Amino acid sequence: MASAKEAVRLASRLCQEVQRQLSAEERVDKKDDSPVTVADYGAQVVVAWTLQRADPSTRLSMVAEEDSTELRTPAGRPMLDRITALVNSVVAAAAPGEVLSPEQVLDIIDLGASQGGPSGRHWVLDPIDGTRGFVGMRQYSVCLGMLQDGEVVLGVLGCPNLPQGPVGDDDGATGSAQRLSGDADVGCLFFSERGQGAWVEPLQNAGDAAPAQVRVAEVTEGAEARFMESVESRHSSHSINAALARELGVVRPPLRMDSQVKYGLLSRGCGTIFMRFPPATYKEKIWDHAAGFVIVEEAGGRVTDAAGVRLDFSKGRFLALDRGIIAAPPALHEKLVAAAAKVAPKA
Ligand SMILES: Nc1ncnc2c1ncn2[C@@H]1O[C@H](COP(=O)(O)O)[C@@H](OP(=O)(O)O)[C@H]1O
Ligand SMILES: [Mg+2]
Ligand SMILES: [Mg+2]
Ligand SMILES: [Mg+2]
Repeated sequence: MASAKEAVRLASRLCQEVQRQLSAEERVDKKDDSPVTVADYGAQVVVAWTLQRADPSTRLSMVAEEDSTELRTPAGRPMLDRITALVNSVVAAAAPGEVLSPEQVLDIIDLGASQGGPSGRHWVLDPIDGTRGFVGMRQYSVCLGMLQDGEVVLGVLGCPNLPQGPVGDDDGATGSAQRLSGDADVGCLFFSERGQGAWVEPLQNAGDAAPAQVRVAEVTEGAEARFMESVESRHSSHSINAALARELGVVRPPLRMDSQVKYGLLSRGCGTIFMRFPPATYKEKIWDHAAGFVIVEEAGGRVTDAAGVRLDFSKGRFLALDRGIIAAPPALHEKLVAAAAKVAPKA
């Protein structure tokens, strides 16, 4: 756990540095039309490097989002050089004297090409979840999980722009990053090991405050619930979520946040429901959910597909899901699954 937390802390620091000085050249659009920045690659390298260094005798098996294909082309070279410089600024602080070459950076990125599966130990990494939020100066998170024989047994979520205290309806909006980042009470690190509960501490300056155990809210009625969803409606249908919320009698407006910060907020009772209904053709990836999944379960919540079946991370890089994802405290979760059967039935 110590090296996983250290890895996420270091990667989060790199991301914060980049978000502060983000420029258009540092972003490319991938084949699926989603953006990727120097910070996505850089954070992936920093996490893999930190974990491999903590356990040099075993070759790391990691299921991670990014790969080096674009960076190995001539057009990708300037971006590779920028990533290498960024990574070395973090590496120099953690291991004085050590310097990575661009070729080493490429090879470390490709440590993330594991297929995962039902046996053995595999790290699961989303170096920046919510890249659209990251470039839009909103919320994002660095998400690291670990699979042991197909079960998520550890999760760490670094949330650099998330307030440690109450979260307002506009804390996920465009520009929230400028407003929030740098404040001493902003930046959260959620972590959990299976069977050990879920915890949160400040992302930076750990040691200033002891970790606090978190629990999902004890809410049983929709009227008291606050539901969370993606900012991007192309990632998750706002209208299905609104219909389900109506069915449950939810009155508060949705809290829109990018990334797995939504799982973190659910685990600490700041939001009560998280729903995600992607387009029917979209296949969810395990790195978008692994860390948040174990944190919410260990905080007493349930995370399932729309039919109420617990998420299964043992099937490789993707999740096989019925319609979407519903996460909530048990009593509300049961009501939401019933509402989904009515409002968003299986096609
Ligand atoms: N068309 C789509 N439908 C559903 N999810 C999508 C999508 N395109 C991208 N995503 C995923 O949605 C994630 C962000 O979720 P959220 O909306 O909760 O912030 C992205 O993670 P990355 O930002 O790591 O690529 C990406 O994996
Ligand atoms: Mg992405
Ligand atoms: Mg993601
Ligand atoms: Mg990502």
